[in-house]
Amino acid sequence: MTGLPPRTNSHETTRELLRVLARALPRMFRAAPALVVALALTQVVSGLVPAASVLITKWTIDGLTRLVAGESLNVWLLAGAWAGAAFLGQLTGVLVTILQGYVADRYSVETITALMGKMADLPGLDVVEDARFHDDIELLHTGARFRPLNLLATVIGLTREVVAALGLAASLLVVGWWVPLVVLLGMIPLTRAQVRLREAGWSLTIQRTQEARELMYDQRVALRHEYAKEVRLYDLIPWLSGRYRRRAEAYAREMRDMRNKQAYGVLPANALALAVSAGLFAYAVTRASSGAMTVGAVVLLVQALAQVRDHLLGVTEYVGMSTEHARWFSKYFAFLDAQPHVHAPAVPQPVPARPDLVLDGVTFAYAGGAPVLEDVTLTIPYGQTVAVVGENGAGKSTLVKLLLRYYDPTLGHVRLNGTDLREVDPRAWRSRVAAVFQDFARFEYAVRDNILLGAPEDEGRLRAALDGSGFGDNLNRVGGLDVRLGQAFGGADLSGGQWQKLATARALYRDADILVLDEPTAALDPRAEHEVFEQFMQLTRGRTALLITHRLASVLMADRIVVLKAGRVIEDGTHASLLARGGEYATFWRLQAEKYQADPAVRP
Ligand SMILES: Nc1ncnc2c1ncn2[C@@H]1O[C@H](COP(=O)(O)OP(=O)(O)OP(=O)(O)O)[C@@H](O)[C@H]1O
Repeated sequence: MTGLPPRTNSHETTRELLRVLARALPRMFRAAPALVVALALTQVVSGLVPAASVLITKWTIDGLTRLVAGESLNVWLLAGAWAGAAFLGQLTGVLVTILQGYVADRYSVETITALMGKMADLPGLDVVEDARFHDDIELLHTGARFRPLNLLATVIGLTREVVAALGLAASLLVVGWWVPLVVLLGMIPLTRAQVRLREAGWSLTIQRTQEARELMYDQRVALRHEYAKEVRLYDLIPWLSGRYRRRAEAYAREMRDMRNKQAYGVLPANALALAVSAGLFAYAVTRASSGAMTVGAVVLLVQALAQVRDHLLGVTEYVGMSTEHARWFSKYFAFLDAQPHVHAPAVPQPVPARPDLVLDGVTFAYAGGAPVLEDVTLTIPYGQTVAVVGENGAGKSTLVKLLLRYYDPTLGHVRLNGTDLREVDPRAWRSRVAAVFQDFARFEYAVRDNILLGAPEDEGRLRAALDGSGFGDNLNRVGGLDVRLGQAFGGADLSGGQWQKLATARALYRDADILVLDEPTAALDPRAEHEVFEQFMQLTRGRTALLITHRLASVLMADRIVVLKAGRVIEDGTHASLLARGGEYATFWRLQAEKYQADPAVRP
C-alpha cells in the first residue's frame, strides 16, 4: 500500500476551486452568452419563488384574520398570487432543463474542441508522453463529455440556493428591518462549520486520488478482457480482490473518522443557530400576543427561518459538488497551459528535396531521465537503406522519434541537408515520411479508412499498398475494404500479424520519400515476412529507408548497418565489413546463425 501523501490545507482546496471557477465560468458564458444570461435569470426567478410563497402565506393568514374581523378580502388576488408563484416555480423548472441542455451541449463541444486544438498545438510527444499528463489525458478524455454539464448544473443549483436563501432572508424585513441581519449572522457559524466539514472531505479525496486510481486499476485488471488470459493463468482474482478490499476499507475508515470528527464540530454551531431562531420566535410570539405583530408575520418567520437554513445547507452541498468537477477542470486547464518543448517554427524553412538525414552530435534524455542517446553522429544519404540494430533499450526507437521530430535533441542537431529540423514545419516534414511503428495504432475504423485516414482515395495506390503489405491476401477472409474493425464497435478482429500488415499498408499508401520501419515483421509468419522483404526491396528503390530490427536476416537487405549500444553508435558499415571486424554485430550474427543451424525452423 502506498504511504499517505502530505496533507493539503483545506483552504487551499477552496482557493483552487475559486481559481478554476473564475476560468471555467467565463468560457461557459462565451460558449452560449444569450442562453447563459437566460439561464441565470431563470434561476434568479426560481430562487425568489420560496420567498414569494412565504409572503403569500402571510398575506393569506392576515387577510383571513381581517375577514373574521369583518373586513373585506380580495380572494381572487390571493388565488392569482398563489397560482402565479406555483406556475413560476414549474415554468422555471422546465426552462432550466431545456436551457441547461442547450448550454451544456455547446460548452461540451467547446471543451472537447479546445482539447483537440491543444493536441494540434503539440507537434511533439514531450507533453503527451510526460508522466504528469499521461493519466490525466485519459481522465480528460473520459470526463469531457459530462463534466461541463455537471459543472453547469452545480453552478445553476448554487445560484438558485443563494438567491432563495437571500430572498427568504429579505422576506423577514416585514417582521423587522434588523431581523434578516440577525438571522444571517446566526447562520454564519453553521454555514462555516458545514463548509469546513466539506473542505475536509474534499482535501481527503484529493490526497487519496493516487490511491483511488490504484483501486480503479485493480478493478480494471480483474474485469477487462485484455488481462483475462493472464488473470486466469495466474489465478489473480483472489489476490486482486483481497488488495482491493483492504485498500477500499482503509479509505472508507479514514473518511468515516473524518466525517464523525467534523460532524461533532457542527453541533455547537447548530445550537447557536437554533438559539437565535428560538429567540426570534419568542420575540415574534410576544409581539403578536400584544397585537404589535400579525399572525401571518409569525407564520412567515417560522417558515422562513426553517427554509433559510435549508437553502444555506443547499449552498454548502453545491459548493462541495462543484469542487469535484473543479478538480477535473483544474487538470483540464493544466493540460491547456502545458508548455511543449517541441514548437513549430514561426517562419518555417522549406523541407529540402531529397534530403540527406544528418545527426550531428545528438544527445537526448527523456524528461528527468539519463541520456538515452549520447553524441550520435550519423549521415544517411538520400536513397540509402540503413538498418539500425542493437539490444533492447539501446535507443533505436528513440532515434526514430528524433528523426520525426517528436522530440528535439537535448544537445546537437538533426538536419535535413543543412537545414535544422527545428526550422521546418513538422507537418510538412512528416508528410514526406511513412512509418510503421513498433507500437502501431489499431484504428477501429473500416479497413479502407484504416489505410486512407482521410486522404483522397486512389485505386491504384490502394491496390499497391494492399499488395505491398501482404494485407491484400487477407482481405477476402476479413470481408473486404468496408468491413469495420475492432471490438469497440462489434467489428471484425484481426490477428496481431494482420494488424501489422494493415499498418504497413497505411504507410505504403503515402507516397513518401523516407520510409521508417520499426520491427516491421515482428508479428509476421515466415511466408509473410519473406513477402514483405521482397516488396520492401522494391519500395525502397529511390527512397531513403530506415529499418529497425532484431531479425538479422532483414538486415541483409540494407546498404549499411548501424549498431547502437547504450545510446552510442558503436559500429557502422556493410554486413561484410562488420562481420570481418568481428565486433558486436558479428557476435549477434553468429548467435542467430547458430540458433538457425540448431533448429532450421528458427531463421536468423
Ligand atoms: N517516453 C519515454 N519516456 C521515458 N523513457 C523512455 C521513453 N521511451 C523510451 N524510454 C527509455 O529510453 C530507452 C531507449 O528506449 P528505445 O525504445 O529507444 O529502445 P529500443 O532500442 O528501441 O528498444 P527495443 O529494442 O526494446 O524496442 C529505454 O531505457 C526506455 O526505457
